[in-house]
Amino acid sequence: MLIPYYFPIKANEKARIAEQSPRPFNGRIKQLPASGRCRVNCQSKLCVAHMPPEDFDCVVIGAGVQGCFTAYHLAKNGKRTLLLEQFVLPHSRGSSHGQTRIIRKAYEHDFYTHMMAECYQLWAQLEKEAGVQLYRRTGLLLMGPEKGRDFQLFRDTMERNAIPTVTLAPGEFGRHIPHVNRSPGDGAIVDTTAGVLYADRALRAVQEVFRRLGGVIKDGEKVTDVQPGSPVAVTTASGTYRAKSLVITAGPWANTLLSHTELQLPLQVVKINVCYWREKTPGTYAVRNRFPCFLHVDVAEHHIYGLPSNEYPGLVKVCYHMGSETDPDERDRQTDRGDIDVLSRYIARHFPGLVPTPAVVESCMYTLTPDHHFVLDCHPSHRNIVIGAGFSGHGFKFGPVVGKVLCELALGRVPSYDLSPFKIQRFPPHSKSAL
Ligand SMILES: Cc1cc2nc3c(=O)[nH]c(=O)nc-3n(C[C@H](O)[C@H](O)[C@H](O)COP(=O)(O)OP(=O)(O)OC[C@H]3O[C@@H](n4cnc5c(N)ncnc54)[C@H](O)[C@@H]3O)c2cc1C
Ligand SMILES: O=C(O)[C@@H]1CCCC=N1
Repeated sequence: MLIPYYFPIKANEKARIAEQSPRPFNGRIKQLPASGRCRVNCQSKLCVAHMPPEDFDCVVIGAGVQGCFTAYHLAKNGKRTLLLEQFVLPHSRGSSHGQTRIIRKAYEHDFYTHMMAECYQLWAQLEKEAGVQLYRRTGLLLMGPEKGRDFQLFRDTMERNAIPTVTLAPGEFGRHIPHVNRSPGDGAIVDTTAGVLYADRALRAVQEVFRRLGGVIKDGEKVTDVQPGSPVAVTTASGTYRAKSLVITAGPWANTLLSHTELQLPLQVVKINVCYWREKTPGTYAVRNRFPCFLHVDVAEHHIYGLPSNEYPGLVKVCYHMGSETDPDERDRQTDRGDIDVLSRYIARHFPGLVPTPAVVESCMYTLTPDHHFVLDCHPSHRNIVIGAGFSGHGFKFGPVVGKVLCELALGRVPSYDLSPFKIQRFPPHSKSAL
């Protein structure tokens, strides 16, 4: 159910959460003498169970794309940074896994398009630092009713920001984009800067560079408690870590973590069926044949988008930009396939070169805010806790800049971008009747 407000947690709820959260080192830490030697049962300096807490400038919770880039920027700023991840890396249980994502400047709002200029630079920088290709230019074909609101918003943003585009008139569409049936009345514009990001490879790259910069990644360590304060303390089954600041980039688990800080955001987690469709003739929609990524707006209740066949030879990824609500820990129990039915009908109508039954279905999750804009802000009550959440199914491409601004917030610096669209205060304040 969508929570329409952010609100402090009631006292009894807090007590319940506290009960569920093991705090293995609380109390014991205080018994440590200045020498750091353990007095509980042994005198060893290496006693792991009773080790003193480690101190960091910043702890980042969650090694998805946003947490990894935040940690990377903190390390670049010379900060002692710990990145904690609940699963053993790499994993496929959150939102950042998979082979590919779309990168584009085409957006409905200027503030996203503005951020993209630096994103492209920072992606290129990471490619150099890690010595791997992360971006492949393909262009993005935007399609949708020419007179429709969404199509016009995209078109106008691209025009205002002088994004390099090619407009395809109905008469020339088929010559440039063969094997796609255009709907009558649809406009078609190509954002020629757009392309594919190699997502899993990008996560590996940013983690590797972070480590090279002296950053510490502890995976397989789930944070079970956060104690706000200065320093802020976070607890996992292996210990308690203290830091000057904390960044929470926990994707679909954002509210679970925030419950330790008396804050809940209006986030809805949905499971996405990531569908791949077989080409009847291999290569028809291939990246090597210059088939672009595409985004079709106002063609169904939610957008439909796709990427050329590339990562799985002969298979084209086409997805519905919405899914069914899920608990992130129970993702595989969500078996709704209504989105796949929408996609099958869409494929049959618009992509005659694809078999309209998915050949591969993988799983991923979106964490949606009510307006589908991100949350990039400090915690309203604890300013040294920074939150990056609600990336609403379009956050990957922004990873390098999101990481930069979350790092700036964590260091108490003025952020490089106007973050007003991303503030927590934009959500209606809590009302008693909603609790
Ligand atoms: C199918 C699909 C297609 C998409 N396509 C695009 C696209 O084309 N272009 C684009 O720009 N974006 C796209 N996105 C969106 C993008 O992938 C997400 O916005 C982005 O990955 C979100 O990253 P994140 O770091 O916030 O979350 P996540 O990747 O989920 O990372 C959060 C991490 O926190 C960890 N964590 C949670 N709780 C704890 C805890 N208690 N202790 C320790 N660790 C914890 C989780 O295990 C996880 O690894 C797509 C998303 C999906 C699902
Ligand atoms: O962010 C993206 O580009 C993709 C495609 C459009 C919908 C969401 N994700």
